[in-house]
Amino acid sequence: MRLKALHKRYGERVALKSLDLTLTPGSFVALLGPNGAGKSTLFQLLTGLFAPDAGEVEIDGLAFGRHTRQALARIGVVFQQMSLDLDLSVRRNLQFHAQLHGLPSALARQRIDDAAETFGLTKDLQRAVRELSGGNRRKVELARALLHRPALLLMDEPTVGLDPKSRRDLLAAIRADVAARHSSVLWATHLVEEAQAADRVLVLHKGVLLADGTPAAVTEQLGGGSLEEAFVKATA
Ligand SMILES: Nc1ncnc2c1ncn2[C@@H]1O[C@H](COP(=O)(O)OP(=O)(O)OP(=O)(O)O)[C@@H](O)[C@H]1O
Repeated sequence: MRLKALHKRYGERVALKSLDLTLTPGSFVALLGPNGAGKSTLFQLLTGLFAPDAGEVEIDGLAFGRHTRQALARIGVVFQQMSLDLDLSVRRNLQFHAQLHGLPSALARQRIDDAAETFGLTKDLQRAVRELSGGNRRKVELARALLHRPALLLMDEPTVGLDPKSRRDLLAAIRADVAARHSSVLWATHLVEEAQAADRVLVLHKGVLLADGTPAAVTEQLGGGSLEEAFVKATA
């Protein structure tokens, strides 16, 4: 993913200030920012929900504008709010997504079965999503986001409301995907502990990148101590 001078404002308020950013394949990147930093705005621009005021977005070498549809097809998203159909079974939810992405039905079936096994959801495939726990619903959302094998996975605070074990499982599943497919992941969070586990941390504050590097490097860039202390001080 490559962003060039990406700029977005709402009226007078600048939400993203001419942001330049490149994510290399095979990296798990945490986007750390306090409330109002511009994380959701960035995701809305990356998913084509809003248009930027200026700047360029390129996903897997495909530029928005010239190749928007193909670029969007290479993104997988887990939104902050649960976005599954509660009344449909897990399998139907996943099939629906596979159809949207034009996967042939035999391939879709194979990938759904594989994903269910990976995420420990095989016995839940026929159950309505409504009957699943919050942690398992999240796993279904992640399985769905990966079904079309995206080059870039966007996750907007995906662990909100999950217990520590479910959070750890989710993180491990993402790591496995990054290692196996060399995908890149942009994980928005305001939990410093989660950012600590990433290969690279981006600190966004008031639409500007304050720091960028490994968790240790970012801690240094922000004034040292622990990442949490440095982050809180820098974004106070
Ligand atoms: N639709 C909108 N209209 C006007 N201002 C907005 C709109 N959406 C966001 N903003 C403003 O833009 C800035 C960035 O907001 P954004 O929601 O992108 O931050 P965030 O990092 O996602 O915050 P949070 O962690 O609270 O979700 C904030 O100042 C916010 O008030």
